[in-house]
Amino acid sequence: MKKPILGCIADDFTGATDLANNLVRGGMRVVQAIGVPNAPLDEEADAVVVALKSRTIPAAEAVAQTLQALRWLQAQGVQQVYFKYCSTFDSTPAGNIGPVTEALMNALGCDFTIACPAFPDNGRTVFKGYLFVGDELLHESGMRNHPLTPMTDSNLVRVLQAQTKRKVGLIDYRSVARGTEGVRERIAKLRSEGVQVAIVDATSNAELVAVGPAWADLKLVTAGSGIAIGLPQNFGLREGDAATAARLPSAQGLRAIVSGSCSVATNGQVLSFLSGGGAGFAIDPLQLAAGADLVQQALDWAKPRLAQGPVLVYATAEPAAVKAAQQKIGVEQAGALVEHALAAIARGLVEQGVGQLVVAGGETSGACVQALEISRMRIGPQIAPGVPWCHARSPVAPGGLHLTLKSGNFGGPGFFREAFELLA
Ligand SMILES: Nc1ncnc2c1ncn2[C@@H]1O[C@H](COP(=O)(O)OP(=O)(O)O)[C@@H](O)[C@H]1O
Ligand SMILES: O=C(O)[C@@H](O)C(=O)COP(=O)(O)O
Repeated sequence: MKKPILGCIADDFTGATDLANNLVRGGMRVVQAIGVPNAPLDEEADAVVVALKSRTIPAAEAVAQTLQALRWLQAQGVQQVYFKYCSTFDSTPAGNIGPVTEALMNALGCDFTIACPAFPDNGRTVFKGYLFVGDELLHESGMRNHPLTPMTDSNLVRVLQAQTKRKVGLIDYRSVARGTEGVRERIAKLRSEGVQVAIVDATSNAELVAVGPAWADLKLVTAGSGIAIGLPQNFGLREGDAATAARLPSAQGLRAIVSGSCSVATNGQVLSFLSGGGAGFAIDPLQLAAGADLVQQALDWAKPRLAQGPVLVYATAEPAAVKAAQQKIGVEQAGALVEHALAAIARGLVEQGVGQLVVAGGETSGACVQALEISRMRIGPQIAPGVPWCHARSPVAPGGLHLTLKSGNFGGPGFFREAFELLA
């Protein structure tokens, strides 16, 4: 069996499907594993994405899980390693992007790598080391209010330098504009100055494809999903047959949405779904903290409604409500209570016959996928940039489950309805 050439480690589950989606679109056959598999790969693939839930756990634990994933990928024979994090560089001064990058560099004996969250298809661009989300600088975007990783500085050289002892530099837009040669020269210069990790400016897909060959010699790349579109060419692969890559079994079962993201985009999607007449049940973290059995209440509420169309169970709230809950019960406790409840609800909904499930939010997706005991997913058609439908086997859904893990920030206002329309 041909060995996979690219081994990817994603720090959350929505991010993993985002990366897998871009690799598939670039022409790679991709297998996505949930957590580190405990057996060798038993199907042919060009790339394997191991999805971890390591973005916001203590740095030492994130490092340990990542190194375990690395060892498994190395045992499968991969030639290059890709550490995938969020296109909004979600992290804190404690990590986990810096510590995980450092640990991977140490383990791979690698003295230079890149850090490039640019994802132009979703408006994430990097210019002079500053990350933009659409037309706003990162720290002026909704990310400044993220419940777990508020981003308050847009200068990625500074943000990453606070998380690592390795010297951080910049492959700036002038070098990128000169293509692979320009980038190679810049890397040589940075190396001579002792830089070991370089943020990469990029504002378009064309640039990411043009400079892709410059990453061919690196044992490790670290990035959002954007640079994935420039990597398959390094392995002699060309843009994929999207129809073949996207073929999934036909969809069955009832339809539901579980949303724990509090991003601007998800707030808009929840509002649009509800104002369009969709049925919704709100989960309040304060009631959870007071011991209310909202899981059972939500499942009882959903049962008679599922036959009429998709139902939505959501903890999604505006920043003021999130802050108020966090002040009363603590940031971690609020996050954990909500994730735990939504995961139990996702499982309960599937037990009630849901076969098409949309989950909104990275951490939320991690919790739901774990509750559904999913170990592997196939990537299907793209609903919106960075968000494909997937097909998963789960002991809770013996016939298989269509699942989409939506990054909080991705998708337009009509995403929930568009997702189901695409499957129908
Ligand atoms: N109403 C709320 N109050 C406080 N925390 C919340 C609320 N709703 C959701 N959360 C938590 O906020 C976090 C959102 O993160 P995540 O699911 O990764 O979304 P995103 O993809 O937008 O980052 C989760 O830990 C979730 O449990
Ligand atoms: O790169 C991205 O923006 C996404 O793939 C991603 O990582 C999503 O994370 P969440 O916003 O926490 O869902």
